[in-house]
Amino acid sequence: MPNLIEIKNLEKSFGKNQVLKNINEVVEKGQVICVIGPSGSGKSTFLRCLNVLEKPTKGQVIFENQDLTNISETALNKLRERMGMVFQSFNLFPNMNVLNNIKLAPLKVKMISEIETTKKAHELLEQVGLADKAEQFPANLSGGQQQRVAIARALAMNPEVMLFDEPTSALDPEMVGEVLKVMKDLAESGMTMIVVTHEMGFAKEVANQVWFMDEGFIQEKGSPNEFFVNPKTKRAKEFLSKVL
Ligand SMILES: Nc1ncnc2c1ncn2[C@@H]1O[C@H](COP(=O)(O)OP(=O)(O)OP(=O)(O)O)[C@@H](O)[C@H]1O
Repeated sequence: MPNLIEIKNLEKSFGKNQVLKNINEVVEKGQVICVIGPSGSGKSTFLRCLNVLEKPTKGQVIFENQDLTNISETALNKLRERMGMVFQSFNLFPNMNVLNNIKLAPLKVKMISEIETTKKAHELLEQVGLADKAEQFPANLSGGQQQRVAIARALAMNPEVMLFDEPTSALDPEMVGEVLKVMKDLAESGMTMIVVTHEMGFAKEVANQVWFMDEGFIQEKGSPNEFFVNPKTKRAKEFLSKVL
């Protein structure tokens, strides 16, 4: 499979706190990568460096043959449209109904006509199981439903890759499953996904690679079978003994 993202010598510091330390990795098209690891190990910072929401202190992120750390703001924004992102908090616009939340970004960049945008938004709502909620406002939806709208909104830009930053961490337990189901379906449809998660069940079942991050490095990576059944490093073993 072709490389979609190349991460070269990536480092990130906040003041004296070096959070990411010389990360070199490749994301191939169609991969579903779950990034797991202890709290504070740098997982979210790593994900945010991939679309340069956090500017790396050093190194390169190559996406579509361009180094995102070294291009104009306009070029970066254009490429960011190709990287959908879903956060822990859903960040929907409260004063817009669900349909308009989904249509907003594609209409802004004039990607396709209003009619086509509306059609696509309805299709996406169908895909995330919310076909009947188009006219609702976010406040009338549950957290799980809002997060599914946020996923549909990210998909509306036809991204090449989807980045998920702990998408179920802010949800009540009974709503986690419905969001993970939508993500699983998306993975099965062939979408390239990088998912920072504490949901080990999801990582086991859906990921084709698990990246174990600890102290700012990807310390270990492998298929879920390799990693969960036979972790190699002491730190991974310790981590798994606490979370499984
Ligand atoms: N904007 C920031 N300014 C300063 N320090 C930050 C900032 N963002 C993250 N950090 C620090 O970077 C380190 C890694 O944080 P990060 O959120 O990436 O970890 P994480 O592995 O995602 O943790 P968790 O699983 O708890 O979400 C922490 O020490 C955190 O305090």
